[in-house]
Amino acid sequence: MISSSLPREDGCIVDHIYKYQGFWYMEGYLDGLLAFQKQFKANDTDILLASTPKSGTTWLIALAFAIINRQRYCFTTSEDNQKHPLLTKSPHELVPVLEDVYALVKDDHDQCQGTDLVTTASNPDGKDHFERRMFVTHLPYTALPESIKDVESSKCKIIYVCRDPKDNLISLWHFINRLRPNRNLEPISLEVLFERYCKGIVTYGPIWDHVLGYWKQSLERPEKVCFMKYEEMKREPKFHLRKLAEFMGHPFSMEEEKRGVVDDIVRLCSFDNLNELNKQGEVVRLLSFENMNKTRKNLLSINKNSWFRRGQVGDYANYLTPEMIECLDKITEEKLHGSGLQL
Ligand SMILES: Nc1ncnc2c1ncn2[C@@H]1O[C@H](COP(=O)(O)OS(=O)(=O)O)[C@@H](OP(=O)(O)O)[C@H]1O
Repeated sequence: MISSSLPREDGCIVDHIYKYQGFWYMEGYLDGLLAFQKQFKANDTDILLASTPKSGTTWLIALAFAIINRQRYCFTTSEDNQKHPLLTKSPHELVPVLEDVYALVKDDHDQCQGTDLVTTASNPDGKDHFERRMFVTHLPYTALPESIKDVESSKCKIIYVCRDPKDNLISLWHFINRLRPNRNLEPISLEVLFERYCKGIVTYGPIWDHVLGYWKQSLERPEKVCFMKYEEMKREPKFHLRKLAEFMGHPFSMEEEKRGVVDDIVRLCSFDNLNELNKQGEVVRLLSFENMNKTRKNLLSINKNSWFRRGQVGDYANYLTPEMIECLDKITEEKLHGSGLQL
């Protein structure tokens, strides 16, 4: 385990998080990260959906899944079409998180195991579920394997979504407090999380560095990295759906436009619809291992409805004091200064 030599802080929903190469990670994912960096072989057709937690990941997964699989599934339940997986499954059950997958690799030299796990994870029910391999990650750009980043060897595409840090913090705070009771922990106060967030000490933080990593790549290689903002997606969902489809190489045809496919996908993936569809059920996630040979897992059950709360822009105003708002805006301004990016 590499964690023993790294800076360590309280993890909010895990015992500890560790700072590695500038970012904070949950323990269970650290060894997985090394295996992932060494072993992952990207295919040219792969799509990687990237974000910091609580920035619109769930929405992005649903939209991207609906785009690439739209010939295969219809959007409403009808007898002559296969039922759309989003009508019965959480978006998080349809697209694997790469850190989750690689955390299960027992030995970071065991190439076969990593490859097998990725193949299984991208085809969950063994029925050739996906049109293309698609993965989710919260890893910062710098931590991605060369096989994904290298333009010469891989044409795989990355779609990144980010969000106003103020709403991101509030969303994170609610999410953490929904999960803490599952681990017999008291709720964490907004004041405490605010302090940590500003210092960058949250899982995958500092979020500004995370966002900037992908932003710079999207400027340098727009054909490889598509940079999206939650707020802009909320404002113009159809425009951004078309942009996504175009970027992924699956643009909507005139005929599809006429048939209202764009509207159908926006509706299927809307907050209200997914929120209604995901009222019940759980998804189990790995938190860490209890022993060195990774046979005893420390798991966390996440209610599917934990990924849906309000889905609005500006909800932070209901929670943050004017001083907190000013402080966060100042950090954001300083961090992003000169980058051309505004959040
Ligand atoms: N379909 C759709 N449309 C718009 N907004 C949505 C959607 N699905 C989830 N959400 C809102 O996104 C927030 C959760 O962020 P993530 O999906 O990134 O969470 S996670 O990282 O996957 O755990 C969380 O935001 P808040 O409501 O502000 O907490 C969710 O409500």
